[in-house]
Amino acid sequence: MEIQLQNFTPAEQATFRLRALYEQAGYRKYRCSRFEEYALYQEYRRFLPDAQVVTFTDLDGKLRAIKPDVTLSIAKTAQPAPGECKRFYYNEEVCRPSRESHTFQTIHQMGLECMGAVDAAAQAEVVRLALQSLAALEVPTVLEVSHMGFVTGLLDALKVPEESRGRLLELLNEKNAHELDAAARAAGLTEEGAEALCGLLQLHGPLGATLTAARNCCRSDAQRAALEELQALQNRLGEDGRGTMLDLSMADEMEYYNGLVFTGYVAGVPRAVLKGGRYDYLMQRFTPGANAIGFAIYLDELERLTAQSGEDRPGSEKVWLNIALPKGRLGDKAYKLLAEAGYRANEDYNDTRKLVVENPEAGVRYFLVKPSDVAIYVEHGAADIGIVGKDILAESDADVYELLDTGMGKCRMCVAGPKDFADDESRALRVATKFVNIARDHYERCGRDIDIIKLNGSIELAPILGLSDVIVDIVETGTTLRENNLAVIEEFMPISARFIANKASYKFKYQQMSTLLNKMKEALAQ
Ligand SMILES: Nc1ncnc2c1ncn2[C@@H]1O[C@H](COP(=O)(O)OP(=O)(O)OP(=O)(O)O)[C@@H](O)[C@H]1O
Ligand SMILES: O=P(O)(O)OC[C@H]1O[C@H](OP(=O)(O)OP(=O)(O)O)[C@H](O)[C@@H]1O
Repeated sequence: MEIQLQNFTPAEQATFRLRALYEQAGYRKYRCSRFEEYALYQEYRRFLPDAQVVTFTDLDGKLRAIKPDVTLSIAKTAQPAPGECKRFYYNEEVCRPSRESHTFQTIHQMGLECMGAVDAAAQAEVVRLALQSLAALEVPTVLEVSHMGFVTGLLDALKVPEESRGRLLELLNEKNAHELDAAARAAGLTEEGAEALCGLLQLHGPLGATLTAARNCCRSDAQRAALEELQALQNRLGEDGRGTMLDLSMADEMEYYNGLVFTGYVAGVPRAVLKGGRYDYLMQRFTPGANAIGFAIYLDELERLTAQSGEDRPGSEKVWLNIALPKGRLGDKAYKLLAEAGYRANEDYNDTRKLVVENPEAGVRYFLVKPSDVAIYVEHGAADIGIVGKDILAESDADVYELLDTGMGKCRMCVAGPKDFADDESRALRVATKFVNIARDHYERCGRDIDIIKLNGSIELAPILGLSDVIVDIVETGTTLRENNLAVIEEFMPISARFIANKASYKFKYQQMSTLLNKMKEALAQ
C-alpha cells in the first residue's frame, strides 16, 4: 500500500520528512525515556526554559520528573571522546508549564544535537539542516541568525553593570527603542553609549548586508570575532544560505546559548517554530572540553497551518495587516491617527455593531476588541499589530515587539490611599487593584509583604469601604482620587499607548508594518 503523505497533518508530514533528512545527514536517533531523575533539573535549573517541572516519587523512592527538555538528557549521556563529534536527532514529547492554560502541557519536539568537537564545518552543517528542516515544511519560512558574542561584546565594551543587563536585554528583545535609551542612561551609560546600544536595533535584515553594516559598529574584539564567525558561516552556507536573515539584537535565552543562535518562523504561525544555537557551557558541565550546537522544532505549532483558510494562507498574494484596536477612548484616538495616516476603514465602526471593519485598498483590517484583550490578540497572531496601554501590556507580559510609544493616553500607575494613610509594617498591606502582576512586582521590588484584592473597576471604592489599605491604579487628571478623598502615595510607572507587533508577523509583513509605522510617526509629528 502506498502512503499518501498529504493525508497526514502538517506536523505528521514534517516528522516523516525531517526524520529522512536527519538520517541521511548521518544523525542517529536518540530514544529517551519520558522520565529523568529530578536531581538533574535541580542542578541545571538555569538551563531550563522554566524551573517548574512535574515530579513524582518512583517505586524505588527516588524523586523523578517528567522530562521538560531532551537536550539535557542527551548532553548527560553523550560523553563524546576528545576529538569526537557525536550526532543525534530525537522525536519526543516533553512536559512544560503553559502560562496561558495555567497547567502543564505536552509539547511535541523534534530536533538534533551535535556534541563534542564542534568545528566551523559542523556548525554550518547544523544551520544548513535547520534551513532544510524549514524548507521541508513546504510553506514560506524564514531563519534568523545572531551571535550572542556581539551583544555581550558591546555590553562589556560599554561597561554595563551586571545587575542592569537583564533589563536592557529584555528591551532589546522587545525592539523597544523608546525605553531602551532611558534604561541605558539609568544603567550609567553616556549619551554616546546609550546610542550605541540603541543602534543594535537597526542591525537586522539580510545576512550579508547586515554583516557589512555591523562591521562599522564594532567596539571590541569579541564583537569582531562574532562577526567573523557569522561571515564564515555565510561563506560555508553559500547558495543554501540565501534568504537567511540576521538580527543582532536577538538576545533571549542568554543563560543557555553562548555563540551562534538562530530562530525559525513559519508564515501564519504566531510563534517561533524552531530554536537553536551553541550551548557550550551546558555541554562542558557534563564533558569538559566538549562543545555543542543543536536545535528543536516545535511540531504542535504547525497544526495551526491546517486551520488557515483563504487569503491568510501562506503564499497568497494579498498581504493584509490585521490591527487590534481597543474599543473606547484610546481606540478612537488611535484610529483617528491611523485614518489621518491613510488607513481609514470603509465604514465608521461607531455607526455599526460590526467587530471587523476594513480597507482592502490600504490592506488593513481592524478588529474592535476590549482594551485589555489587545495584547492577547497580537501575541497569538490573531492580529498582526495593535495599540495598547502600557498598563495592560505590562500586566499581560505578552511576548510581542513594542515598536513605538505613541504618547497618546498618558497617565501614571500609582499607589493611592486615604490622605492620612500611614503604613502599618507589622502586617501585610492590603492592596486593591485591576493590575495584579504590576502591583505584585512593584511591592516585591520594595520588599513589602502584601495581600492582593483583585477588582475589575471602581478601584477607588476599596479603601473607602475598608476593603483595602491602598490601591494600585492609573491616575490621569487625579479627579477620581480627589473626589473620593484619596491621594497619590507613590507614582511608579509612566503609561501611554504603545504600538505592538506579533513577532512572527513582523518577519513576514515587515514592509507593510514599517510603512504603516512610519506614516503613523509622521501623523503624530503633525
Ligand atoms: N483616565 C484614564 N483612565 C483609564 N485609562 C486611561 C486613562 N487615560 C488613559 N488611559 C489608557 O486607556 C486604556 C484603555 O482604557 P479604557 O478605560 O478605555 O479601558 P478599560 O476599561 O481599562 O478596559 P477593559 O474594558 O478592557 O477593562 C488604558 O489601558 C490606559 O492605558
Ligand atoms: O485621574 P483620573 O483622570 O480621574 O482617571 C483615573 C480613573 O480612570 C480609570 O477608571 P475608568 O474610567 O477606566 O473606570 P474603571 O473604574 O471602570 O476602571 C482609573 O481606574 C481611575 O479610576
